[in-house]
Amino acid sequence: MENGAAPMSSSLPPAPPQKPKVGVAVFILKGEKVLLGRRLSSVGHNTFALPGGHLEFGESFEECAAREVKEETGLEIEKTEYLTVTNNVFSERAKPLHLVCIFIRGVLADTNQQPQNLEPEKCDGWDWYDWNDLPKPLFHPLEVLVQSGFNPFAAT
Ligand SMILES: Nc1nc2c([nH]c(=O)n2[C@H]2C[C@H](O)[C@@H](COP(=O)(O)OP(=O)(O)OP(=O)(O)O)O2)c(=O)[nH]1
Ligand SMILES: [Mg+2]
Repeated sequence: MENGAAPMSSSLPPAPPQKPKVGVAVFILKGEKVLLGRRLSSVGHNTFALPGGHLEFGESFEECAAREVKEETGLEIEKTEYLTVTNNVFSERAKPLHLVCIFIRGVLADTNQQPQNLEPEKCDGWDWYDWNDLPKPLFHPLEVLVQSGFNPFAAT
């Protein structure tokens, strides 16, 4: 062949190379509790995770955190702060996935607000869980972070 490339076995165009995705996950701190919901999405199905989603073009981490929390739970948060970042490669999946997750914390703008399940196709429902008694199983990236001893209440 002219360019030395192996002949294609089908006439389909080659799949574009996969790229890492940037996620933002939010610890909403209320007393000694955090808000978690059981995921219904294919990634981490049935595991407990923080509210969050993917960073949109041009957005700050804090803006993304407030937007995703509002879209998924209806809650207004404030005092959003960057906490840490994790790098997660899910190589076992049929379609491998690489997620960079930015963890943010925030508090309720009005402590009387109650979470609503505004994306029921993605989450089974939201509830507050004591930091010392988290539900199982946690979403893998969150589990790894918790197992490392990370504490969103103590982080400075
Ligand atoms: N929501 C959430 N996402 C997390 C956590 N840990 C973690 O690595 N992520 C990653 C996985 C995803 O790549 C990304 C956002 O996750 P998501 O699956 O909730 O995304 P989404 O459908 O709500 O968002 P979008 O695509 O509509 O923007 O962040 C977590 O505890 N909660
Ligand atoms: Mg989400």
